[in-house]
Amino acid sequence: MDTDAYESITRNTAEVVTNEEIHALAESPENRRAYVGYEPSGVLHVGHMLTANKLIELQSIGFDIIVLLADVHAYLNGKGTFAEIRETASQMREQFIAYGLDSDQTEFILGSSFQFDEEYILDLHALEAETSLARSNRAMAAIKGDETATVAHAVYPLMQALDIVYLDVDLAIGGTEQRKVHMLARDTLPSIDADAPACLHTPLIADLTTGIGKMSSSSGVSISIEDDTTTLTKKIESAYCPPTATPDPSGEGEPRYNPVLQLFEYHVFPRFDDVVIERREKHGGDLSYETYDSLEADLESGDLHPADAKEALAAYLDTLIEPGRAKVRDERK
Ligand SMILES: N[C@@H](Cc1ccc(O)cc1)C(=O)O
Repeated sequence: MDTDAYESITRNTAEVVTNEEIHALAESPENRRAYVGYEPSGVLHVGHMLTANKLIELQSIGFDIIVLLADVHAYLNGKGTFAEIRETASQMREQFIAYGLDSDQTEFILGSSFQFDEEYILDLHALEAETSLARSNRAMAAIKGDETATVAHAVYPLMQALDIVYLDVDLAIGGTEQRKVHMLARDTLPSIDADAPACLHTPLIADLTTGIGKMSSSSGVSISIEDDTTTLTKKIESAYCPPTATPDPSGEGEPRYNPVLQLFEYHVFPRFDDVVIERREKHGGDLSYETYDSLEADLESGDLHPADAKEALAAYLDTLIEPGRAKVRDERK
């Protein structure tokens, strides 16, 4: 077995389904197809970047990568008029490439380019007939936000399941909030004689200022590819960063995580071999880390001060988003 490939696939994941299926993919990763679907939102934010890091990693071990720009899904989820969404979708391709996806090895597909085909619609109706509203609603709960569930929300996860078949995907990737849709896909696709995909879920990053709940552009401070250096630095400076990675029970049942450490673990270390924290000589001079664990250990022991960690984090994130930021700037000219 190729343990390196298995390591690459599973690193920084919250969950894989199933482990046996991932082992099988790791045996021969060449030309396997992995995908993530995104509701186009105009500019990439930290949530897009987290799954994109995984796509970049899988690309480097031979996977074919498909990025679905899910315009119809965004429409069903109330994100604007269809015309607006489609316009936004086309801007995101350039940002993903600037972020690090290989333009020759990534297929960008607009959902509407195949989701109106007769065959797709008929399969969709077959899935609708197989699925209870309750199950569909449960699958959507973590995706749709607080809105009242509509019929469109009930159709959404079934289309997401069907995309996996029509894009001929071996591995479906998404944040943890996608897991119930993927489980629905695994249970329901056999009813139309389609194979269920293996799944991989990336962890959620905690809210930047409180460490509670998830970082989200709609309900708190998020990091986006548009942030200029000053904005980004200010956001990171005001982040919650206790000297520990261990979740602290907040008292209301929701644990508090350290989002600064999470950003190092899931965004910085996967993209840089060495992470250097610059410090003045009188503060002990530069620190250099090859692994996330060693950085975490230094923060916990007090050898690394949260303020120094934050300053370095802001600089690394700035480097990661700069190429995409330049694209956004060009588009607006
Ligand atoms: N559900 C995804 C978007 C998506 C849509 C269709 C898919 O096939 C895959 C993913 C999100 O929450 O953003």
